Formats: sequence, structure tokens, C-alpha cells
Amino acid sequence: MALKIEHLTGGYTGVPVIKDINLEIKTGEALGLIGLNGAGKSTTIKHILGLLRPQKGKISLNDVVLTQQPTAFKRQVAYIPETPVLYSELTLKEHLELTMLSYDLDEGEAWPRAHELLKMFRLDDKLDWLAIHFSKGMQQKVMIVSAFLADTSLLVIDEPFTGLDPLAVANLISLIKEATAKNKMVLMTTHVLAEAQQAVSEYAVLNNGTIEIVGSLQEIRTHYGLKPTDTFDKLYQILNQEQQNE
Ligand SMILES: Nc1ncnc2c1ncn2[C@@H]1O[C@H](COP(=O)(O)OP(=O)(O)OP(=O)(O)O)[C@@H](O)[C@H]1O
Repeated sequence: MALKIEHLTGGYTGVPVIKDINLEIKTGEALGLIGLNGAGKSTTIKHILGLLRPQKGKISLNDVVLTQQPTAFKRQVAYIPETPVLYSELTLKEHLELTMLSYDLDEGEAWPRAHELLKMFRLDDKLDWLAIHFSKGMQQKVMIVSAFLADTSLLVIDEPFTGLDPLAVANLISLIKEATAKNKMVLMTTHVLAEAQQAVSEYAVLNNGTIEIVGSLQEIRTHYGLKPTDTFDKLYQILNQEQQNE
């Protein structure tokens, strides 16, 4: 059981943005996708979500091929976007009901879990609020609650740590760990190592649309000649230098 991206080439026009990408996330694994602005992280995510059509290659999740069975594939995927996407006329309660409907969840089973998640993110007394009236961080929390409520095989999380308060960051990290302990798969893009390394077991470095290396933090450090104390800042300097030398 795994998410498999095989020889994926794609983007927005005839000119590919990502080129011949191979990635595999097995059950119980969380992979951090890292790279400079414009490296192709969001484009890769858009392909996994079925929002872009590959020019070449194949994406499958637990043997369900995205292009062959898009609905079955998407039922197994929840997404936390970097910028929250909420409906202006729906309350928090209605957003959660929509998630339950979209993922065919049994309401009787889903509501206790929803209340647990809402309490964790201090939203349990705001069910009747219009979600767009929430602050940006609270809106992000709605996306997190909805995604973890969906309880899918794969969770795709785009740059989750900016804008969340430290309590929410800690809760999100513990939810990601709980998900992988329950054999879920997680793909997360991030620029911040301190948080990422608490939740992620492996990293893939995307540079100019191609995967340079996939490995543990130790393997990434060795590959780029980084010291154990170096943060991602140093890695980004090296990637930037590589691009300028091309
Ligand atoms: N809608 C679009 N149409 C055309 N080109 C796009 C579009 N969105 C992104 N691109 C281009 O694709 C390339 C990769 O962008 P992408 O958004 O995947 O990068 P990223 O790694 O997610 O960056 P960031 O860290 O800034 O989010 C960039 O050159 C960008 O200009």
C-alpha cells in the first residue's frame, strides 16, 4: 500500500515545470517535500490532487490510478492548503457536514471525532459562526480539522506551520504522528526544519522541477555537506547557488 509517483512530467502549458519525478510514500510514512520558491512543490501537489493532467507518467494510491479512477483516488486524499479555502455562506458546522458528505462519513461516528478535533483547536464553541469571519489562523484550523476528520489514506499538507500559533503547531504535529502511527501516509511541503523534523521521517528535495535526493535528514545533510547544526537556510543557499551555476 503506497502513494506512487512514477516518471511524472507536467505543469501548466507545453513546457513542463516538473520533470520525470519519482516518489513513493509507504503506509505509515510522512515525507517532507522541500525546495526553493518555484521549485515545483505546489505543482507536484496539484498533480496529486488531480487538478493538473500529467504530460507523462502515472500517480497511484493503494493501486488506484488517478487518471483511471479519479473519484476513487480522490476519496482517499485529504488536503490542507497553504491558504484556507472556505465557503462564505457556510458556518463551521456546515463546513464539517460538507466534509462528512464529501467523504461519505457516517455522521454518528464522525461527530464525536469532530468535537475532539474542534476542542483541540479551541473552535468547539464556534460551530455556528460563519467560517470566513474567523481569523486567518482559525481558518487554517478549520482546514486542519476537516482534513483529519476525513480520515483518508493520504494527507497532503502544504506549508502548514506559518500563521499557526505554537499550540496549534504542536497539535498538528501530534495529529500527523497519530496518523502515521495508524498507517496513513503524509506528504508535507515546508520550509521550516525545526517543526518538520518532529513530524517527518524522510525528505525529498525538489530543485528546478526534478528530485535531487530522497532520504533521511542525515542523508540529506551528507548529500549537501551540511553540519548537524545547519538549518534548512544553509540547504537553500546551496540550492540557490546550484541554480545560478546552471
Ligand atoms: N498557474 C500557473 N501557470 C503557469 N505557471 C505556473 C502556475 N503556477 C506556478 N507556475 C510556475 O511553475 C513553477 C513552479 O511553481 P510552484 O508553485 O510549483 O513552486 P513551489 O515550489 O510550490 O514554490 P513556493 O515555495 O513559492 O510555493 C514556477 O516557475 C511558477 O512560475
